[in-house]
This record gives sequence, C-alpha cells and structure tokens, in this order.
Amino acid sequence: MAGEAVVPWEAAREAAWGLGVRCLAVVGHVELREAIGATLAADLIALVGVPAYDAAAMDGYAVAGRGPWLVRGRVLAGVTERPGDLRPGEAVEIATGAPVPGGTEAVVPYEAALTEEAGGPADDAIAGAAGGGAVTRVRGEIEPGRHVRRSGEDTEPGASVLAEGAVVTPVAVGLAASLGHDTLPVRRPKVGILVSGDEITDTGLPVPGQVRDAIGPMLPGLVAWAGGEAVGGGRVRDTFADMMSALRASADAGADVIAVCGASSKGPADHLRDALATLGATPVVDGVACRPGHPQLLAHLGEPSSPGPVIVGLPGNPNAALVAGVTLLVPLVAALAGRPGPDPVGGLPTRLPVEGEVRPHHRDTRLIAVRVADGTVARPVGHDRPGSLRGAAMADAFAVIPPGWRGPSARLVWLPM
Ligand SMILES: Nc1nc2c(c(=O)[nH]1)N[C@H]1C(S)=C(S)[C@@H](COP(=O)(O)OP(=O)(O)OC[C@H]3O[C@@H](n4cnc5c(N)ncnc54)[C@H](O)[C@@H]3O)O[C@H]1N2
Ligand code: MOO
Repeated sequence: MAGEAVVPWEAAREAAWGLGVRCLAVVGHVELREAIGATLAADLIALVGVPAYDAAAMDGYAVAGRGPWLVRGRVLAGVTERPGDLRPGEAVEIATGAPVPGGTEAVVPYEAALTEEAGGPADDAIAGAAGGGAVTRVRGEIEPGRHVRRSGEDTEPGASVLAEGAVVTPVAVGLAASLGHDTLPVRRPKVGILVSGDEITDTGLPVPGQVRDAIGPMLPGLVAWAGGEAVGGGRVRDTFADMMSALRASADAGADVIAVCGASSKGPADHLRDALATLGATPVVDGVACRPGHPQLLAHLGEPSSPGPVIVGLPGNPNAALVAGVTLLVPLVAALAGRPGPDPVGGLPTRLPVEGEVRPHHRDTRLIAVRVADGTVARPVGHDRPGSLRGAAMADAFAVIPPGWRGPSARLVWLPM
C-alpha cells in the first residue's frame, strides 16, 4: 500500500462508488420482514391487481338497475366464491371489501339507504349469502360506479410498481405482500467489521490508558443505513499475525467488504498496510485530503474482473472514522447493494447556506457537523474534533467545506437519523 497519492475528498467518494459498482453483491431471496433495509434486485411486479377483484368500498347494499331494490341476501368479506349476478332491481347487503355480484352498479352505504320490510323468505341462492334475516326492500340515490372498487383500478396485474435499486422500506414490504409476494430478491452486501487497538475495551468504564470502543457499536447501523449488513468481525490485537488472520477469516466467511478501524495510520502498531501488501491487495485510495479522517484506505483483494472483497481502512479517532465512513464505506456499500446513488437519504437538500463561523482548511476539505434549521440553513454544532462524536450525534449532516471556500452555501452529506 505504499506510494498512493492522497486523493481529493470527492475523488475518494467516486472511487469507492465506482469500485462497488464493479462488484455488485449477490442476490438473495428473502422473506418480506427480513428484506427491510435491503435493496431490490429486480423491479417489483404486481402478481395480482389492486384491488384483486371488484369489491365494495362501503358497508351497505350493492344494487343493480334502478331502485327500489329487493334485497336477496348478504355477502360478507372473506367469501371466495363469486356471488351470483344481480338482476336489475335486485340488491345484496354487503360488507366493505366483499366481492360485489356481477351486475352491481353501485353500493348504497347504510347511511344513505332507506330500508323497509318486504315480507317473504330471504333468497339464499346467492353464493356467500348469510341469509336468514327478513328480506327488505331498499331505496336510495345512486351514482353509477359509486363505492365500488374495480379490479385493477389502482394497479393492474403485471405492473411494475417499484424499480430495481429501491430501498425496501416497511411500506414497500406491505405493498409487496398486497401484490402477492412472499419473498423478495434483494442485495445486502456483507460487511465484516474489525476493531483494532490493544487499548480498546468493550464494556464498562475505561481506566487511564484504555479507551471504550466507539466505532464498533456505530458501524453496523451506518452499514445498514447504506444497505449492507454487518457480519462476523470482532476485535483484532495490534500484531501483524492477528491482522492477517482476521482479514483472512472475514474474507473466508464471505464478506463483500472488510472495514478495519484503528490501524490506518503509519505507526508501529498499524499493521493493516503490511497485511494488505502481504495479501497482494490492490490499493485504490491511500489517504484522503479531508479533515478529520485523512488516514483512510481503500483496496481490494480480488482480481480486476471480480475485485471483492474490498477493504476499507478507517481511522481510530471516532469522528474521523465517521467521516471516513461517509466518504468511502457508505458509497461503497450503496453501490454493492445496487442503489442508484451513494447517498442513502433522498429528497433532502444537497446544498444549503451555512451560517456561523466556518474556517476552511488551507489544503484539505473539512467536514463540519451541522444542524439544519427549517430545512433552509445549516449551522455548525461544534464538538466535532476527531476524537469526539458529540457534535455529529447532535448534527443532521456534515457540511463539506473545500479549501478556499467563501460560502455561503456548502454541500451536505446527511447522517443517519
Ligand atoms: N505520524 C502520523 N501520525 C498520525 C497521523 C499522521 O498523519 N501521521 N494521523 C493521525 C490521525 S489524523 C489519526 S485519525 C490517527 C489514525 O490512526 P489509526 O487509524 O492508526 O488509529 P489509532 O492510532 O489506533 O487511534 C487513534 C485514536 O483513536 C482512538 N481509537 C482507536 N480505535 C478506537 C475505537 N474503536 N473507539 C474509540 N477510540 C478509538 C485511539 O485510542 C487513539 O486515541 O493517526 C494519527 N497519527
Ligand atoms: O483522522 Mo484524524 O482523526 O483527522 O485526527
């Protein structure tokens, strides 16, 4: 990993995105609930129409022809046999969602119906009719088609309703179920997370010389937000042998990405570069011209035709790791997942005026934690030194401040909520 030049922040993001596009994650067919947060690997097609059959939209009477109508029975939701057709002058009492008989012109809701006893037995000949009650006659005003949901009026069978690359949201899962799907084809890249550093502890209060791991708990959520899934990984001791075996184990376990934090600098305990060189990794990015977070790495272990697994090196300082996360890891995972762009949040402003004290770096791009007020202006929140997540935790986004920036507007990279 020697000799790679530090790259501009934008170019680093593009390199990560481009590498991910070249090695799309494999497609899995997963049950609907498990698909939430993953990315559709094919257009979502309606297997049935919405509605799937002509149905009542109100509780009342399905009627045919002109009134008054003779009520021939009752049709409840859940009948799967088609009710017998209505002749002009006939009606059935009907529940919302129940199939309307052929010949139905409209449904008269109870509130708009005038009913009367007509005498004589109820006609149970209509399929699904509950029967048994006094046959009534019903009157009311109708408008043709009123309160009847026609088969396929929202969605025709075979229609494409969500495009490949869409995020599977809870709503999308509900939609998929309504269209007859039990599973969905999705991409969800696997990300092994390796946390290095002999000073790092996982629980309780650290004693002087120890540091609580802040990155291991943060990365799975960041990965999920980008469309991936954290798998395996764990802690790595500060030795070359441990780094080698942890990288090999993650690769053997099928990780598409291996994110290594706290070993990206060039100190005596930073073995990531040497391990990557020994494994014959191809370097893509070694150092990014941004503050914080300049010691970032991007490399891949595979061949040019099949580059994965991809290695992302994140700095040990937690806010620097977050910056590296949104610079390399998020675009890479989003691309591997087959998403249309590197930013997981859609529909939010990508540039806003920044109000407050902002000092550009003379050479590097600064990423500053900002809160967005009224959707119109971004204000720095402070507390965003490399070692502190306090500012980023209060922030909505990072404002991207290139060298020489004079304002007022800056690009925003949104953070997970
Ligand atoms: N000679 C140079 N030294 C350093 C440079 C440089 O350019 N030349 N860059 C500095 C910067 S900037 C950073 S950031 C760090 C990155 O180094 P590492 O990725 O090797 O990280 P460490 O040295 O292990 O840790 C840095 C800092 O962060 C703490 N840390 C580490 N892991 C975690 C974790 N999981 N959770 C919370 N805190 C963590 C660690 O204790 C250190 O305090 O290199 C600088 N040095
Ligand atoms: O990446 Mo470092 O945290 O800029 O200090």
